[in-house]
Amino acid sequence: MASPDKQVTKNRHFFQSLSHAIAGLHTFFVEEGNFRREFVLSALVLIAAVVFRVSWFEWFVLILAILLVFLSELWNTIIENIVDFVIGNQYHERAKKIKDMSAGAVVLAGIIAIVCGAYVFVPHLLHLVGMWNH
Ligand SMILES: Nc1ncnc2c1ncn2[C@@H]1O[C@H](COP(=O)(O)OP(=O)(O)OP(=O)(O)O)[C@@H](O)[C@H]1O
Repeated sequence: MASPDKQVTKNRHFFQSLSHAIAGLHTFFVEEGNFRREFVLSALVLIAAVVFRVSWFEWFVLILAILLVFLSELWNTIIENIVDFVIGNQYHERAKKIKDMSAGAVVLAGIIAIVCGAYVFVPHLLHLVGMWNH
């Protein structure tokens, strides 16, 4: 019989599922340097949102943009792990295509987040510049 920490059967209840999901997010945070950098950058963006007293709608836009980047980074990491698990250290053109496309999805999410950040912060910055000029 498998020991409790080497479970291969289905989760028995919601809190068991949740604890495994949280363990997965913890592994993602600890092992994925890109995610930690994005996390710090997101914290800075949220501090800027507090400083500029952005509206509820602007908070909504920023939080969705940040979650989109986190989610795409998580999927990218999952895909990289699956590829590495299946083919190990061998070089394979298909593995390269899969990993490069997956990384491309993170770049697209990042561009969306930059557009959202500009939508929120550019008017506030212009307002600030306008105040200085008077
Ligand atoms: N098995 C492989 N076969 C062919 N190319 C590979 C293979 N593994 C990695 N690569 C190439 O190396 C790149 C980096 O792969 P790696 O798995 O190290 O991702 P990473 O450095 O964690 O990337 P990211 O910055 O997107 O998280 C891939 O985008 C791909 O071009």
